[in-house]
Amino acid sequence: MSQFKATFALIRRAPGWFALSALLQIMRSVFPLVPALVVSIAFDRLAEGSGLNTGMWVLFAVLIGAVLARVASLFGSVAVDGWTDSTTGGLLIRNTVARIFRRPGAEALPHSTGSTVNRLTTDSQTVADMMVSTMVVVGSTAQALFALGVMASVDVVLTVLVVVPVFAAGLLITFTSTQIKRHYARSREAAGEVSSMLREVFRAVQAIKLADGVDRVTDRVRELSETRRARTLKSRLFSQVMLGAVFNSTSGLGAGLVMLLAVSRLRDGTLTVGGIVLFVSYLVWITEFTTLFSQSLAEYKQAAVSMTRLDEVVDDGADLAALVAAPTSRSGVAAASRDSSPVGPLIQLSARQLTYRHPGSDRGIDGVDLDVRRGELVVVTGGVGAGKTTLLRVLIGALDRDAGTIEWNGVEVDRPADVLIPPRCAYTPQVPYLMTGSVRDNITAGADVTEADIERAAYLSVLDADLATMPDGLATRVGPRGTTLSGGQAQRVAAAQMLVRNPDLLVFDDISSALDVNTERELWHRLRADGARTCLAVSHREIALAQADRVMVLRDGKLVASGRYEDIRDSVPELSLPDPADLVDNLVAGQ
Ligand SMILES: Nc1ncnc2c1ncn2[C@@H]1O[C@H](COP(=O)(O)OP(=O)(O)OP(=O)(O)O)[C@@H](O)[C@H]1O
Repeated sequence: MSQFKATFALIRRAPGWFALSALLQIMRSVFPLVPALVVSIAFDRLAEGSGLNTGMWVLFAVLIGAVLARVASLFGSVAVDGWTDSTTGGLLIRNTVARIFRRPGAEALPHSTGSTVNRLTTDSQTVADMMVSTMVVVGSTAQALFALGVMASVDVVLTVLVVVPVFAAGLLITFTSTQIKRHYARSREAAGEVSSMLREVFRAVQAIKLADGVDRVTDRVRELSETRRARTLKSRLFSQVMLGAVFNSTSGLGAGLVMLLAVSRLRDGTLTVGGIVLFVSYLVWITEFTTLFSQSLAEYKQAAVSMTRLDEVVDDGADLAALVAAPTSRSGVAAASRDSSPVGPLIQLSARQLTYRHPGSDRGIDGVDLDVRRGELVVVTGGVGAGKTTLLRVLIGALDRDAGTIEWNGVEVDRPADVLIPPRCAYTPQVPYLMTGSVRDNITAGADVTEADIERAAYLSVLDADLATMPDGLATRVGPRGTTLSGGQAQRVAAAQMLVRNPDLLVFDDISSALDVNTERELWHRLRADGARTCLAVSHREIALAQADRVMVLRDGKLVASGRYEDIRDSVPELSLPDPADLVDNLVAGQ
């Protein structure tokens, strides 16, 4: 989709509002032309010696009316501009975020987080600004046409002279559009690099201090900031100062020429005093229009760069049409998800020959079969790097499988990321991500649940005892990334978040890594006592393995054994050695 079509699509999503915006802009631009027209008529009447008499009051009333109408349209247009600005920026951000959510969760975005955030904020604002200034130019163009029409009725040749700088502006912008875009793209790129670097610095403050790298990092930030400053200056100098100066002097030159000619015409009687008054005052507006028009054209070119930058946030092959599309649902993704899902509570989840290779490596999983029936606890185990996390992430669609099939109740699931989500399935990763907010906010995560649901989820995830010791219980604040909680607490808050939605299938990744043996034992005990809970979990602990209906052992990405723990324990090396973590935990627990 071209930039023109994308801009038009942005207007088409709310034609009524944009028509109102155009009308208000036209009113606010055209009404200021009325006073000069009134004064010109008054001058001509005086010059003719006919006097003003009763007409004076009519002209005065017209003047007051024009001023009031302008003030009213000015207020209206400012309000509508605010709407255009916020809804345009909001739509671009929303569509881009929806596209991010539509891709496999674990796949990295093509650009750093800092650059992505910078694109979402600044580039969406550039496009929103362009939409507002386009509407301003619509009003300004109507003003210019009105002024030129009146001027042409007075003197055609002078009017043509007035128009020349406007065409010059258009031509100059067209010829320099490549440079405008290039300078702007380079300045945006530099701004993105500064944001990325700052984000990295904030994430690694401790590590930088420990490595005695504060000076080096500061120098690098300074260097990137300097590049950003130089490029932004160049872009602004080019698109605003240089082009502005050219247009202003061209318009000024044109205005001077028009005035010289006008004076000579006044002398030979072909132009009246009223005509001169009109030309002088309208020239100011035409000059302003030329500057506005040229700036707006430059902004339009810059917005092309910003649209492309926003489109490139996600490398899903979609084009500008996806960026400017009208949203179809609250999140822009949920509706599609629900439509494609097989219905019915879980009876059996099966996967056959699941295969995934991590990009640029030969590691992953290879031809793994898996079955989880309603009410079962299936535990995946294996050595470090055996492929356990990869298996779970491929299953829930966080990684796009290279081969294999997944079936929910015998119905093939093409896009598991759209189907294996609450209320069917919920997942707790090895290192959970908690948001800034209260423990309650993190457990509910926006779900419409009751207090009893929250308490039950906290009990099942063995968080109840911790909550009792926290200063504000469920209202206790969790810092950025959940850093005020211990690893085990964070993992249990994430588990409670999963449980509060009461999904059919609970998927836990490596619950043993952050829980001591007693807590893990209690967790499995409570979950198993809670009825037909279906769980797929990664664990190394005997307490989980021994309770499992089936243990799956992975080695180098392949399934090497599957069955009840007591049946396969002696023949599988991964199961015969005691887990060192268990030994330490048991020692600490005095067992
Ligand atoms: N993003 C990645 N890129 C390349 N290789 C990866 C990536 N993630 C994992 N791997 C490799 O794939 C293999 C399986 O990793 P995975 O995390 O699934 O193992 P795991 O059994 O969960 O390990 P652990 O018990 O340490 O969590 C490992 O060899 C790992 O190094």
